[in-house]
Amino acid sequence: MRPPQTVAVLGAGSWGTTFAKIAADSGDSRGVQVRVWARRPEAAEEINATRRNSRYLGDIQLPANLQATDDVAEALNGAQLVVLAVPAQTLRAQLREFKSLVPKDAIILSLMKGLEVGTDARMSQVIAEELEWPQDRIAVLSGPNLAMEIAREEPTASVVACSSIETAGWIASACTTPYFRPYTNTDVIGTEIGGIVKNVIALAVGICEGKQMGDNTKASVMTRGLAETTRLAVALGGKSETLFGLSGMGDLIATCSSSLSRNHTAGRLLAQGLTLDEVTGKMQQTAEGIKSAQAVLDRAIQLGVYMPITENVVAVLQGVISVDELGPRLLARELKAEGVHAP
Ligand SMILES: NC(=O)C1=CN([C@@H]2O[C@H](COP(=O)(O)OP(=O)(O)OC[C@H]3O[C@@H](n4cnc5c(N)ncnc54)[C@H](OP(=O)(O)O)[C@@H]3O)[C@@H](O)[C@H]2O)C=CC1
Ligand SMILES: O=C(CO)COP(=O)(O)O
Repeated sequence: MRPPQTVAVLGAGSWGTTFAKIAADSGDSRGVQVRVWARRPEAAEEINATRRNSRYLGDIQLPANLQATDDVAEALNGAQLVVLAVPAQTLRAQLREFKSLVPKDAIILSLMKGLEVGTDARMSQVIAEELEWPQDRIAVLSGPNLAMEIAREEPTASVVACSSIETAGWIASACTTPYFRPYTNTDVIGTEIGGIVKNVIALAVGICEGKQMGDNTKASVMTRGLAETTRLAVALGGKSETLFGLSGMGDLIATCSSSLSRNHTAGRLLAQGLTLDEVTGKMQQTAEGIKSAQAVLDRAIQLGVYMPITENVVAVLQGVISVDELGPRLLARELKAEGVHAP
């Protein structure tokens, strides 16, 4: 199957715009056109007039075969690949609005790393439900993908997951550049869960950092965070090996180590004494872990999966415990064997 000639990206934030650049750079020699939908007309105008999206990507220059529009019908018209990059909690409402405009033969790619509050649904499930799309035409992309680093063309790998390996390969061929290398797999559940839960773990690591704790502490939280992420993914039907790859361990390392991460930043700010409202007000960008944490915990409780770090991050976010109580509560638990699946 020839790679797509027309790509629509819905969402002109940091990752949507950066992925649009990847697709445009990847397809430039094949005459590919990428259209990005921005909900604010001034954001679309700025991209078209200056080749920049300054609010999210500073001075990064966007390629000429990337155009922006505030008209979602124009963005979706004739698109063979439709990429979704809006905040997870807004996806369902937006799909309801745009459904009739999505070309019936399009392949859908989710870039989002959140779990829907209320339904605990993954983004690929929300897409399947709302668009009534077959699984083999819905894919997800996830990995250690801090948008700003990729926008600066710093080499990065990622994973495209789809039940159809052919679909995953088709998407990978549409987003391969000298600075971006997508791998493929068929474990959509494991790939999505890795991206969702690492945001919650990054909140915990950010809190440790904000409290001036050292690298041993952060490595301990990351490693045990990966263990609880893996337990949840496997209980949902994902594969543990996926969690030890780019979309699990890779993304966990990137997000928990980087000051570019919004989730990590949110944790640091909480540790510095800001309230949750102050943190979200200050950041003005999507930190999915803040809302997804409760949905992750709800899912874990339904499935009988033990997720102590997530449980305590939720308690901090809800104001049930203070940031200072997070560490002592985790350390005071009963001793146990180390394995990922140990009870
Ligand atoms: N940034 C990154 O490094 C990465 C992000 N992701 C994931 O990608 C997804 C999108 O994140 P990202 O691009 O970073 O987010 P940003 O916060 O950078 O941008 C969000 C985008 O969605 C728009 N938006 C915000 N609120 C709404 C709403 N209520 N309805 C419709 N559109 C809205 C914003 O428009 P406006 O500008 O008008 O507010 C903006 O275009 C998230 O799930 C995130 O976890 C995944 C990998 C890397
Ligand atoms: O998903 C990301 C990196 O892979 C981005 O993380 P943040 O949303 O925390 O910035």
